[in-house]
Amino acid sequence: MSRAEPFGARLRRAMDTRGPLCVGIDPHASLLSAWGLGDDVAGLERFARTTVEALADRVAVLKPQSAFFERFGSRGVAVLERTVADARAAGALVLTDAKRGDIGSTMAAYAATYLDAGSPLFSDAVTLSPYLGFGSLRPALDLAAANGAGVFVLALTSNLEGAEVQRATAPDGRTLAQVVLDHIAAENAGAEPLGPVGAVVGATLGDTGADLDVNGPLLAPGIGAQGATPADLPAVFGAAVDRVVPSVSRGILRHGPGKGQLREAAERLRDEVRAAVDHRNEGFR
Ligand SMILES: O=C(O)c1cc(=O)[nH]c(=O)n1[C@@H]1O[C@H](COP(=O)(O)O)[C@@H](O)[C@H]1O
Repeated sequence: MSRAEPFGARLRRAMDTRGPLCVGIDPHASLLSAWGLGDDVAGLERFARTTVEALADRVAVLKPQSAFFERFGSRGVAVLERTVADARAAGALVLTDAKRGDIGSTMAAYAATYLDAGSPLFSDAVTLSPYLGFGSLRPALDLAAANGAGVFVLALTSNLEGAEVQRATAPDGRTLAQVVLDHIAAENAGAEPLGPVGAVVGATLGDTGADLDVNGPLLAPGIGAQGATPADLPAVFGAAVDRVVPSVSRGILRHGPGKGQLREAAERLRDEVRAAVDHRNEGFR
């Protein structure tokens, strides 16, 4: 059996050729309405299809937010399946945002859902919550590696409520977020150019004081609707900024339903990210 190319290598190439940007596909009811679509499965399907047709051939990563599909039940999940497959076929890496986390044996079923190459929802990567203990994620870590896929593990989330858990102190004095980041770094040790285990760190947070040197990608949501801008990235990520994939949903989607406008918004933002990241990197080269 031929082994799939590792996710870290595929993501690094996508970021280098297409630019470091992840666009979220979050079909909020308010966006469906703003696009002149019904808050129903047909509206959901049109929204997702338009976004994929506009962006999947040029943006490095697309991130469908599973919740907005699941709320329509099985027909919504069927739209998610097509969205994932169509976006991958058009050349984007697909990160399904499901934020799964459970005890190990149930985690194995979630892993099979998103990370088994034969599954209808097979994605290049999936978001996971480590707050049932990092070790509970083991089935997903192993299946991702076996299939050339990746995972993005929540470390320091963009929402203010996250701090009460993530910044709490472990018995050894580290924050819980740092414990998670250190586990991620251990998983990625020795991998080149990037390991398959990413960390999620909000672009809204300013200097986190955390060690973000995890040898993996750093997904940075929070730009746009949550108030952060590309110019904030260097202060949050420091020397790790060249591994950052900023993730933006409403900040791009509000420019639809025109595909040209969606493309222009994504390309403008990608260029802003490149400028912010390149400027900061001058001192590190
Ligand atoms: O994992 C995520 O993508 C995520 C992590 C986080 O810390 N904060 C966060 O906002 N997200 C997701 O990123 C998207 C943000 O959407 P916008 O605020 O519209 O750009 C949503 O799908 C969130 O669920």
